[in-house]
Amino acid sequence: APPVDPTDPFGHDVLEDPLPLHAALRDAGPLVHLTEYDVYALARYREVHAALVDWQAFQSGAGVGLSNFRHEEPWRPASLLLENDPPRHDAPRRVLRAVLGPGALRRLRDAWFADARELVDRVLADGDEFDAVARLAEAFPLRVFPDAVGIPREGREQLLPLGDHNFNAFGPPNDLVRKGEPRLPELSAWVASRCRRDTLSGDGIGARIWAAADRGDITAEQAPLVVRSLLLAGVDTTVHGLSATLYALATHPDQWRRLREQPHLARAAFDEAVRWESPVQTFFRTTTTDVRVGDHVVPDGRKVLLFLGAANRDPRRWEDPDSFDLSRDPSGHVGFGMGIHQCVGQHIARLEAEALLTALAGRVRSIELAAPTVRHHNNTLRAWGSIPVRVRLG
Ligand code: HEM
Ligand SMILES: CC(C)Cc1ccc(C(=O)O)cc1
Repeated sequence: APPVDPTDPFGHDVLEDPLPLHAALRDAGPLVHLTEYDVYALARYREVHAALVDWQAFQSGAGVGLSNFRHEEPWRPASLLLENDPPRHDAPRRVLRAVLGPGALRRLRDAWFADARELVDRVLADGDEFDAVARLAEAFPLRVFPDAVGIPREGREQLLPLGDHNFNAFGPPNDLVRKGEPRLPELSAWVASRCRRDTLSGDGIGARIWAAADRGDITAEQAPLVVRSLLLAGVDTTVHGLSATLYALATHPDQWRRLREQPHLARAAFDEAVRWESPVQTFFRTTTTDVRVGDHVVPDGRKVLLFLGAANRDPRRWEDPDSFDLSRDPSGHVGFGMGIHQCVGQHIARLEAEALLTALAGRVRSIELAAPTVRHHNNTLRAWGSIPVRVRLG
């Protein structure tokens, strides 16, 4: 039998600092049995990558959380992309790839760069010390992304608690999930109302999803669920991806200087931060047959927890994995997943990061922590509560 580890990967001590568990799981072997939830764990880059690209043996259709849809009803209607396998996964994926593709990026680029400059100017006008999470990492995505999707301004801040609960719900029914339950009926009704055709502005990404339904690329019943995917997946992820990037740059002054000298490194800085911090830490797959991993076999129908964060710092794959280094080539990291479910919004996320970092690098000579940082615990996300920074202009 494979080595076992009794740690609760969703316990607060691990959510505060997952690195010791990641190292222990990588060192224990290619496959580990987590006895706390009777699931299997993959933590090395080779095995995580192999499972992500082998969608037939490691399916998403039974859910990507601890709950196994073969035995339990999903707590909300299953996602057509995230929680489906081919062939049902294919048409919704084709539609999202199209509406989030090069045309969208070209249409949004100038407006997002201008919005980022305007936001940075406003934040810097208020003083040289501020919380980079609230004022930049949260404020920027909440301003530009819902506009791009085409949802109304009022109430859009609900997207943060909605996403936070959705990401908690991939984990076990622990205190973090219970914390989000009181507001769930209200938030679920709210997000459903944002996905309706008559709520969405006529020129946004949401409207283009409905237009795809008019063409028969997806059905009219599927359209609101595809819009919901954007709203659930597209906010908290970028908030904490940007937070991770700002934290990395504020704690590595040499890397900040390098970015200032070479602003074209903004995208590389974001991808290196996504590798280094892995805002999306874990999610599950379900085996569809007996699957051999190393010297052991995972039986059919079992949940396998993929530790993206551990794989992204696996010394078997990365040189000096714990260092944040803009001269590294981070391509191949699994922070956006890999294979047929690889993040369909990653280019949108990169554009947000490029816009914000370019605006910041244009005005800020140095950035450093002004006070201790505060983490925000979530069952799936490596998330931030606050990152107090002090900047010097120039
Ligand atoms: C730093 C930001 C982001 C990170 C770290 C991230 C991470 C991921 C990961 C790891 C997956 C794979 C899930 C799996 O294999 O089961 C994924 C899928 C997905 N992401 Fe992202 N994401 C980010 C931003 C976005 C944005 C901005 C959008 C929308 C515009 C988005 C929409 C999606 C969707 C719809 C899927 C499901 C794709 C499928 O199953 O075919 N994500 N993301
Ligand atoms: C990292 C992923 C789990 C993010 C995510 C969340 C939700 C959806 C959806 O389609 O609802 C898709 C992707």
